[in-house]
Amino acid sequence: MSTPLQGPLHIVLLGPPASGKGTQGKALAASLSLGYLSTGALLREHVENRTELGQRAAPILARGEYLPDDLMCPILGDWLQKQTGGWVLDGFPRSLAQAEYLENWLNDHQQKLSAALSLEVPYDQLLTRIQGRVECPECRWSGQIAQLIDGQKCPVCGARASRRSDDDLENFRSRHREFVTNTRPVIDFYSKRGTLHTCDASSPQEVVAAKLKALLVAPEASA
Ligand SMILES: Nc1ncnc2c1ncn2[C@@H]1O[C@H](COP(=O)(O)OP(=O)(O)O)[C@@H](O)[C@H]1O
Repeated sequence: MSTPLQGPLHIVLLGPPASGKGTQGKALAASLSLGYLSTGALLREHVENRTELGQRAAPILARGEYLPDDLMCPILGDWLQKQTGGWVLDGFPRSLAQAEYLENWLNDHQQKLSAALSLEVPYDQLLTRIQGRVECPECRWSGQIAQLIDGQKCPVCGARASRRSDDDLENFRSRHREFVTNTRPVIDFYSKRGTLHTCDASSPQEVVAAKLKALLVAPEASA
């Protein structure tokens, strides 16, 4: 018999660039009424609005590198502090130091991580996805060019969507290297704690969404 996870759900999504963290994270959060944070989308908004954080982040994002942990952790802490229910994090933690920060934050607030979901997609498919990926500057919807209305409008809010400036191939390769070096160890970190669930995320997005939901509702089915 399956045992549903108890209490407010606290979920982190892990995976290389273009593995579908944004798409799946938003869908999961909407279907389970959870808060949702994409650290990447948040940073891009800061860059576009030229805030102090945005000005620091811009050259780092342009090089396809990760921001320093001491910059990211307080941003996350501030966001978590404002949440009143469960949440889905897309893009945090990306390093062991960030995973430890989150673990300590949860302990300090008598909370627990429900699940770390790792999305796995073959490298060649990531490359194809990156080349067709577009993002809406208004509502931050992200998807493939083929999904745009009239070839240019966001299917959610109708604003003009475009490719992300960091989605060129060189930048993607750099982000992928960052993932291998810094985020793969985070996957092992959650594996050791028994909270990791891996998911083949190469199928169509509705199929992946159903798989992820099933993992959360019947966690032992993923073992
Ligand atoms: N937790 C984080 N730590 C460090 N840098 C981050 C973090 N989250 C986002 N970023 C920065 O934002 C960029 C874009 O993130 P994201 O939108 O999730 O894209 P993707 O997963 O497709 O690379 C990352 O490459 C990195 O530079």
